Amino acid sequence: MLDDMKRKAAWAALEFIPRHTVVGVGTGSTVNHFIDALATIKHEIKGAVSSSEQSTAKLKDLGIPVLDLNSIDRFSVYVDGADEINPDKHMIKGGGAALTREKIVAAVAETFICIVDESKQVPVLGRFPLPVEVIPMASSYVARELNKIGGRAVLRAGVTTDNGNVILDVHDLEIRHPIQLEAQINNIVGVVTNGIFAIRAADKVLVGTPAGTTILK
Ligand SMILES: O=C[C@H](O)[C@H](O)[C@H](O)COP(=O)(O)O
Repeated sequence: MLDDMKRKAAWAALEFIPRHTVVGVGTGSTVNHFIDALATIKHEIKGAVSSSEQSTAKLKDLGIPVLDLNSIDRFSVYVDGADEINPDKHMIKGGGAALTREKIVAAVAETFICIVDESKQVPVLGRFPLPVEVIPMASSYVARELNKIGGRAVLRAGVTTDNGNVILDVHDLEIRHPIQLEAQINNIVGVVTNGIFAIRAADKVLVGTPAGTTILK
């Protein structure tokens, strides 16, 4: 059921992909459906910029050229999932440990289209533990600093990011001021980035439901 809602949201995104341009591609199970959809118009796009090794592998398997982000000044649309999204289109991301590259690729896009199933919609962010990517030698220090701001940081066992770093998942946060908290956590020395996407929120949200897809602009 959830997977069906993810698929609906992902395929609905095709309508918003301008032809003959580069497409930004996120990471995760919802995005995997989007990549399947994108493959059906692969001859009508210039290629993709990818936010993870996982998405890169799937894009290439389906014959979609993957371009180096450094070779592109700007592109129009980035499509990605989320672990949680609030009514202001602020998100928590990074459940799949891809948050840093996702934030980088999103920064270069003109428009961020978020594709989610309806279970991801929340009034206040924080029920999903907040992922924070950290330089390995700083993980204990950063965990202590995160605990000071009211969270409970837990090292994600056995996970190394595509950038060679570790993930701390911060439990028990009630994120009432996402923009401020995103900046505050990014200021802790040793943090590469955190999974709050609020300074740069989504522009459009496609929500898969049992009845179809709802568009939030
Ligand atoms: O690191 C992973 C990404 O932020 C994903 O976009 C997020 O975890 C949502 O993934 P899924 O579509 O599998 O629920």
